[in-house]
Amino acid sequence: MKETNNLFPVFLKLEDLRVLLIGAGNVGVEKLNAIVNNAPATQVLVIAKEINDEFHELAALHPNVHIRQTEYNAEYLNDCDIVIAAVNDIALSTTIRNDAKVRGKLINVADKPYLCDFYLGSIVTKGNLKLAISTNGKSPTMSKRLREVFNELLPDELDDIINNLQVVRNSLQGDFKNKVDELNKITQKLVEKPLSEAEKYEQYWFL
Ligand SMILES: C[C@@]1(CC(=O)O)c2cc3[nH]c(cc4nc(cc5[nH]c(cc(n2)[C@H]1CCC(=O)O)[C@@](C)(CC(=O)O)[C@@H]5CCC(=O)O)C(CC(=O)O)=C4CCC(=O)O)c(CCC(=O)O)c3CC(=O)O
Ligand SMILES: NC(=O)C1=CN([C@@H]2O[C@H](COP(=O)(O)OP(=O)(O)OC[C@H]3O[C@@H](n4cnc5c(N)ncnc54)[C@H](O)[C@@H]3O)[C@@H](O)[C@H]2O)C=CC1
Repeated sequence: MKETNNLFPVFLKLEDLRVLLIGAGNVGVEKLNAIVNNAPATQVLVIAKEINDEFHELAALHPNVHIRQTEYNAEYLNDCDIVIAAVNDIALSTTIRNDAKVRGKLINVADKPYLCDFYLGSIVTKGNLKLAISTNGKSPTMSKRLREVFNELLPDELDDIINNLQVVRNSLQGDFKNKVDELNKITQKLVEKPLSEAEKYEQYWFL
């Protein structure tokens, strides 16, 4: 039987939450990059015994990222909403996971899917548009490749279309059903065949 992906996708307002990142090595850099590329104003507290140079450089660009060079202690979990562990010690990762669960915090543990409450995805961004890709943990490399494919495929102008559609959306009168009908009508071309991709988007450049 075909497997299904039962992960539930959400888009978090991370900038309104507090993240605790434990570990500031290579994987720590990747996780911090994922945070600041998507939600640069997020409050991040970093706990690590050692901080690598790349991590220092990235953190220095983001005043909301605070580093404490110290040993992990469960107390740090009390003042955060979400936890990301990126330490090079499986026993410590398991301890952090358990400490987080006792406190009701959601946690991602780098390299240990079975200790994670959530996974990070590969992200395609075109202004307001954001696609998140998951392979159910099967192949992060495939996620990365698909990100590259969609990044090429989707035109940058999509953001202009979305902004124009918002103007139309805000100007529409009538009840909910009329609005939905009208918005469906003016976006119909996007799903019509056999228009080429270019033709589909062309319809919306100047909406
Ligand atoms: C389950 C998950 C949990 C999580 O980390 O959140 C997870 C787990 C693991 N990753 C591993 C390895 C690699 N991870 C990457 C890259 C990314 N990994 C990301 C997410 C996820 N990785 C979650 C599932 C996502 C999904 O469902 O697809 C991305 C999408 C997002 C991000 O991390 O920000 C980011 C791409 C960002 C981008 O470029 O778009 C590469 C490729 C590279 O770096 O080039 C490699 C090496 C090649 C390979 O193994 O494929 C290993 C084995 C470690 C080992 O072998 O020692 C494990 C552990 C395991 O599988 O057991
Ligand atoms: N480097 C990579 O690209 C990959 C790494 N991994 C795995 O991911 C994990 C992390 O890897 P890296 O980031 O490369 O390791 P790293 O050695 O570069 O960084 C580990 C970080 O954890 C911190 N740390 C360890 N014990 C601590 C403690 N008690 N209190 C506070 N901080 C503590 C260290 O100070 C350091 O900042 C490892 O398990 C590794 O095997 C998996 C795939 C790829």
